[in-house]
Amino acid sequence: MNKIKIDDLRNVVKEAYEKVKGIQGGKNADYIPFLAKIDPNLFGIAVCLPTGEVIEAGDTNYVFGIESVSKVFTAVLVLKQYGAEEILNKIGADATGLPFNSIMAILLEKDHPSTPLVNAGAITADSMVKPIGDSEGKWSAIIDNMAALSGSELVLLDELYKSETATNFNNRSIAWLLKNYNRIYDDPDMSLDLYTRQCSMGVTAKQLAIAGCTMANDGLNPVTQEQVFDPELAPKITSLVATVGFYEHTGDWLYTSGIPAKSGVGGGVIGIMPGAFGIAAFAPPLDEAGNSVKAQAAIKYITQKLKLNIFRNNTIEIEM
Ligand SMILES: NC(=O)CC[C@H](N)C(=O)O
Repeated sequence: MNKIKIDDLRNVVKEAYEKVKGIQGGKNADYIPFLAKIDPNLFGIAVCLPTGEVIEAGDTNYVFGIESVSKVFTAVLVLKQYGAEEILNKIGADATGLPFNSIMAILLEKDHPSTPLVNAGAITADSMVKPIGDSEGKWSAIIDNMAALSGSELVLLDELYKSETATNFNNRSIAWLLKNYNRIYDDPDMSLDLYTRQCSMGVTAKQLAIAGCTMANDGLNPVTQEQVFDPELAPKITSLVATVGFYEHTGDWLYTSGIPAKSGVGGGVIGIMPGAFGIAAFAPPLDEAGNSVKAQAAIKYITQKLKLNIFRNNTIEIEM
């Protein structure tokens, strides 16, 4: 068993921040014009424990675009609304091994959209959100679920929403290709708009760490004490994240970091260490697969230094 002292964890978070903050490399996403303008030097790390304590370093209260990290949130929502089996049948739980916005992946797997954590599966997930046919009702369900997981409301970044809506031509093709394969369960344009809007929500690293901890903590939000989802769903969520969280780099990521995590092109990453903690890091410059360079380095530093690895221990105790 790998027992970790809380003080060691606090120190390693500080250390990770100091070591990683000077790392150069990567580039802000620019296919969404709004994201290209964000200060590339912003950087924060937050770790939330099942006790509700949040360990923070750097810009953990800066509000940035959640982007693809939102896919994990909506996956939780549809898992709650439909159950694990129906999500497997209607969307799937497979890695694509291809970029997040791949059209090829849809052509190759036309029997289902692979996973709710790539663009295609996320648009399908939004099409499934109940109440069907009611855009505003669906939107309320999506943002209420985000708030429940993170313990506080997220805000829509209107400029990001407009910027993404004006440039999301690839995603428009995905929505209609899914329709062609009968893999969209509501109006395609409405589903795409909900997807674009959820990606444009503003979130802080602190909120993401709390949401990660809710997922690591069998659905019990450590801050609000709300049971957000059935504990039976927790391993389903973590397995989806482990399988495809870093797209075509997911295997390398899991092999080197030992923690299931999901990235977004806004620069955020959420990590789930079941039973132990939720972690988030944020820094805008991305590698070529769209994953934050510094967020990856920071999370890896912490897991490697503390020898935390989902595949090594079945029990991780945090000593207080
Ligand atoms: N990987 C991401 O964060 C991509 C999200 C972005 N909204 C897109 O659809 O392209």
